[in-house]
Amino acid sequence: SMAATGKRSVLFVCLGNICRSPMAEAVFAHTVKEHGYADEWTIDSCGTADYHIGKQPDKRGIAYLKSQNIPVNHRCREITQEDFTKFEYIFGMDNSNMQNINRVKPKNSTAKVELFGSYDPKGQLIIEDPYYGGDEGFEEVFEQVTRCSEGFLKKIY
Ligand SMILES: N#Cc1ccccc1-c1cc(NCCCN2CCCCC2)c2ccccc2n1
Repeated sequence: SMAATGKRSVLFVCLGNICRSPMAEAVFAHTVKEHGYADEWTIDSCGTADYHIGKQPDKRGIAYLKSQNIPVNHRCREITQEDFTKFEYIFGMDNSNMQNINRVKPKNSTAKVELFGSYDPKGQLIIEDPYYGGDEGFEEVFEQVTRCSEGFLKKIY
């Protein structure tokens, strides 16, 4: 979770908030910094499940981000109904996340709730859960969230 300074805000969501969404948060934060937009953004991530509340991200994801010189600093948390009026964008990784997000979404939600993969210039819509796989799954998530971060910024700036 990043400093709450921004007039723009994005919340990345996956199942357990230890693999995909913390990687998306870290890569997006790095990307906005590279573009000089860092002070405009509030960036965070969460899960739809409560399996790992308070824990650090998966060590395979941390290791891959480190190899790419991308800082990551997050503790797992579960999505709340307040998130839907706090964040302008709420991005899920796969269709199961989207179903679970929409189950929690309150009537007064103002957030734009979308698949992050919809911003991938290569059209890879779904960012699969790497939990049961190997290191190559985390590299694939990294490549997808990097493309989606660039694609999203290109669309809104
Ligand atoms: N569920 C599923 C699933 C389905 C397909 C692919 C991956 C997963 C999968 C499974 C996980 N933990 C194992 C089951 C946890 N227990 C489930 C029953 C309640 C007590 C907890 C994950 C944990 C963290 C991040 C991603 C995870 N993803």
